[in-house]
Amino acid sequence: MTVLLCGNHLSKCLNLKNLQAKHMRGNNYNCIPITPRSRLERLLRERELRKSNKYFEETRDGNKEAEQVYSDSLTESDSFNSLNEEDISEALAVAKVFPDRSQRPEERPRKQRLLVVANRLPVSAVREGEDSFHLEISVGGLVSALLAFIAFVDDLIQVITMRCIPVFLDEQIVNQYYNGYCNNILWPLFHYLGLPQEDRLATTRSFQSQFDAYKKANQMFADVVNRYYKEGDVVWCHDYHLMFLPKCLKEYNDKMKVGWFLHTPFPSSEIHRTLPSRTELLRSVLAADLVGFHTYDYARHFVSACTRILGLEGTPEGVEDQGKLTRVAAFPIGIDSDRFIRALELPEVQEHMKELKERFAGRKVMLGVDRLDMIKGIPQKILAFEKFLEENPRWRDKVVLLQIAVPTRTNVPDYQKLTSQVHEIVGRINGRFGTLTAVPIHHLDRSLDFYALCALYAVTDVALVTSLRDGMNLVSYEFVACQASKKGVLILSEFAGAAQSLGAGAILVNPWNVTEVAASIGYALDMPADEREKRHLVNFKHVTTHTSQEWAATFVSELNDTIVEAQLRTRQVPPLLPKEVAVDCYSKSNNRLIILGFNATLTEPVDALGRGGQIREMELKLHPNIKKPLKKLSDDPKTTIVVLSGSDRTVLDKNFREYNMWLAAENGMFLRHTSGEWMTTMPENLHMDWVDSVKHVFEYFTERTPRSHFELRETSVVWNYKYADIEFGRLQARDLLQHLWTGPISNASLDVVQGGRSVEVRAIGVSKGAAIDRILGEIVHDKGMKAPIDYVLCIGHFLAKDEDVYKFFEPELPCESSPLARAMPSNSLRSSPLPKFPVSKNGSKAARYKKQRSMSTIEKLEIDHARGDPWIPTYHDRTSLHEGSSVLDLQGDNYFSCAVARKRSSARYLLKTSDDVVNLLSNMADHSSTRST
Ligand SMILES: O=P(O)(O)OC[C@H]1O[C@H](O[C@H]2O[C@H](CO)[C@@H](O)[C@H](O)[C@H]2O)[C@H](O)[C@@H](O)[C@@H]1O
Ligand SMILES: O=c1ccn([C@@H]2O[C@H](COP(=O)(O)OP(=O)(O)O)[C@@H](O)[C@H]2O)c(=O)[nH]1
Repeated sequence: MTVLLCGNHLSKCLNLKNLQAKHMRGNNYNCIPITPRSRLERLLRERELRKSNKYFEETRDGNKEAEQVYSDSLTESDSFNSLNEEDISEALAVAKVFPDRSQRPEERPRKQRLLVVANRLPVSAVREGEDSFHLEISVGGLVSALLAFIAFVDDLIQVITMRCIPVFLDEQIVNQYYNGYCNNILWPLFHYLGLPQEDRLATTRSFQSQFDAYKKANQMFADVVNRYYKEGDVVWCHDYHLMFLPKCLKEYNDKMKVGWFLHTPFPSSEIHRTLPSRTELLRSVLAADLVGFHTYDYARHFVSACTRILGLEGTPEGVEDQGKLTRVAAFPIGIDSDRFIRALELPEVQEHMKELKERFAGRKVMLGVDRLDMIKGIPQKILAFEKFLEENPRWRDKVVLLQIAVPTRTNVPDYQKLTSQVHEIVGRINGRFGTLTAVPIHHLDRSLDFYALCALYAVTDVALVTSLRDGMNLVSYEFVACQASKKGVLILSEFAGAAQSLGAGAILVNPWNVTEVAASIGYALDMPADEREKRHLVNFKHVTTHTSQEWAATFVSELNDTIVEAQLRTRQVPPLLPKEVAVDCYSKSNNRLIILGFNATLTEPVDALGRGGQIREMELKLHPNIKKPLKKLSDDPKTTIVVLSGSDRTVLDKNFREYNMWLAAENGMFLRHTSGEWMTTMPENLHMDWVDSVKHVFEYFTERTPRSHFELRETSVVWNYKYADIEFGRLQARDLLQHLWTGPISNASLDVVQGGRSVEVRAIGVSKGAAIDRILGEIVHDKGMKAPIDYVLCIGHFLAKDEDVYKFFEPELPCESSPLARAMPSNSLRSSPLPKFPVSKNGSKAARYKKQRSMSTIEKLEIDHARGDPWIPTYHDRTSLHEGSSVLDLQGDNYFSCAVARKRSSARYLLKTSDDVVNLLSNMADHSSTRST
């Protein structure tokens, strides 16, 4: 493998930005013999396979069998035939993660490589002289996690180096991207410290240039990944530094498997929404296939930000945008616990431990290990210790606090201020409680090497983690791993992600409550041995089972599965409308029927969150570009257009009066040709006696749900909460539905229809599909049609209930009785009982047109409806052109049903937006001739 670490170009270790690439092989989920049915089944099986073998231990013990299995697999691939020693180590590292020894070599899947992309390389180049560097392992939680992949290899630095590809950023970009946007904007914001206050316009400008640098740096990372990427690779992006990366990668190749993991907290959407670039960042992350967080809380906040800020749909699986699901889940990180446990046996560590024990003999040791960062709550910790000493004089010469404060982000002014602040507090407390020979606080502004750190963890009595916010906090895990013999106490901030996993054994504290922390110190120091043991054991078990290897394996396995799941989902999603075919068929046909919805089909596009203004948007307006094509199409004598909408008559009158077309209002319950009068297609006994009670309920919910509204139509009542707070709206809708289904009006003859952000109550049997047969009957009759309809295009953004209109024309569907006929007794129609048509072989309602009575024998029944509107009989009453010939002759393919802006639909095809509808109709209009007068 090529080594691309170009040390000569690095000025200091912090400027070294990275991309770590590793080969990962043997992902065996592809070859599971039994095909699991669901995502969970697949993941459980994958986990079982991982757990059922003892690969981790075997590899570590140098078990030759493990090596043999892997060397078998190495010979399988030509691309790895000439592996050198490093490649084999690498292969073993991968075998640790995805072994499946039950598979024969020929069954094993193609090897999969994992490209890990992170801001910081696990090694830093430290300048020694003008032209010389030496390499050191970097410090930080992310580095610790990545090290676990290859921790069993002897020469860590060498192996890491062989797998590292640096990304070179110039100093100015680093300053703007890393010190500026990452550490001055995103880091404090994600840790609830807010955005920097702007006092000059220059700050705003620098914010913009930092954001630009951030995007540029992310693109530079993407360019390097793209250079190394091979088909089938998995790319795992890490942390807030690289939120733009998933988008850049997918733009380059949308087949790339991309995961993104955040190591920090993701704050409440209320915090995230203050960020000027909030939308762009969320959208870029959503380009990934899988998005992971340490805790369920962070994942929940992220989904909530996507629903509230982007207006997307949050589901238990993740975030959906136009049918594309980005899976969002929690993957709590762990540590390579064995590495720590084994280290304690090493002579170097034993030596350190001996020294420490001697040095602090007779005193209890308390320990803090943190980067010197605002989020770690170091001043709060020291102040709590001061309070403890103040209140407990007997402990003053019996306890010592060792605080390791690793310098970090030293170029950022706030970090420089923090350093001085901490020094000042430590100095004051040591001055106050110190003696000539001893001080209560030993504060170190530097990092320790691994052995020294392990020794410190092992001799500690009480570890004190007081983070104000912390993604996870690996120090707490490491402390537990090293305490097998001492069984010390962990005091842990409830604001660290680790509180969720180690909360059972730790003493949880609110670091802002100095009194509580001081009291907890006292409790921990005096804790009886049996309680210490119990607490320790439960945490030790967690730390040794939830390792970083498990974390990485689970993430990669879920990422692979997300792709499988997406492919399965895609199969269920109708394809996009083949516009050219639809237009071509249109141009070749002679008697066309076009059925169009109104809302979100022919209207101008609106912001999903209603930011265009509720008042403006609530009044539906035709898409400005639809008018011309609509006019031309509706004037074509070979084309009949029906606008089939839930809106009431006045809305349709207002928008379509100038066209030569049919208008079907209130889901087809009213019908008119624009040149004629409204008539009703309503069944005679449509019960509307429930309206007052429902109106009463809707008023109640409208009053209690700000920015919701309801609309009273003649055959339905609609409560809409599109503009309300999304989560509150959903809760209210749930309550409302509950009431409608089970409350006093549950026995009324009504249908409750749930929309995306609406609840609609209709008289039973009202649906677009139920109305279409009457509408069709009327049109055929009115036009005196002689030739069959040979082309049907039906486009709408319909509720699931109204999608029955798509099915109406579908020749493949099994025989169904008319929904209308199902919904009401047939003798309620004012016409004669439904005639019994012979059902064709494929049996759909439309197919039943094939043998029907002569229309000429049917009189147009204009019976006064209760409301005074003329009433139209169903197509059953007027269904064929003349004896033996059918009204519809679609020849299978001349039918195009199409749902707009829906991800799931019973339509044959999808269109993304009303802009696409405009585009389609414009193309059709180009093939239309104008009515000769
Ligand atoms: O590289 P730096 O900018 O100096 O920062 C060091 C690391 O800080 C953050 O660590 C987080 O990741 C840990 C592991 O998941 C987690 O335990 C901890 O709570 C987080 O703060 C940062 O996110 C990393 O990228 C940096 O390497
Ligand atoms: O002198 C030190 C102090 C800390 N660490 C490591 O730094 C990491 C800190 O990770 P944590 O998740 O606690 O916080 P972060 O610094 O990533 O925010 C841990 O793995 C420590 O072992 C280290 O290597 N040397």
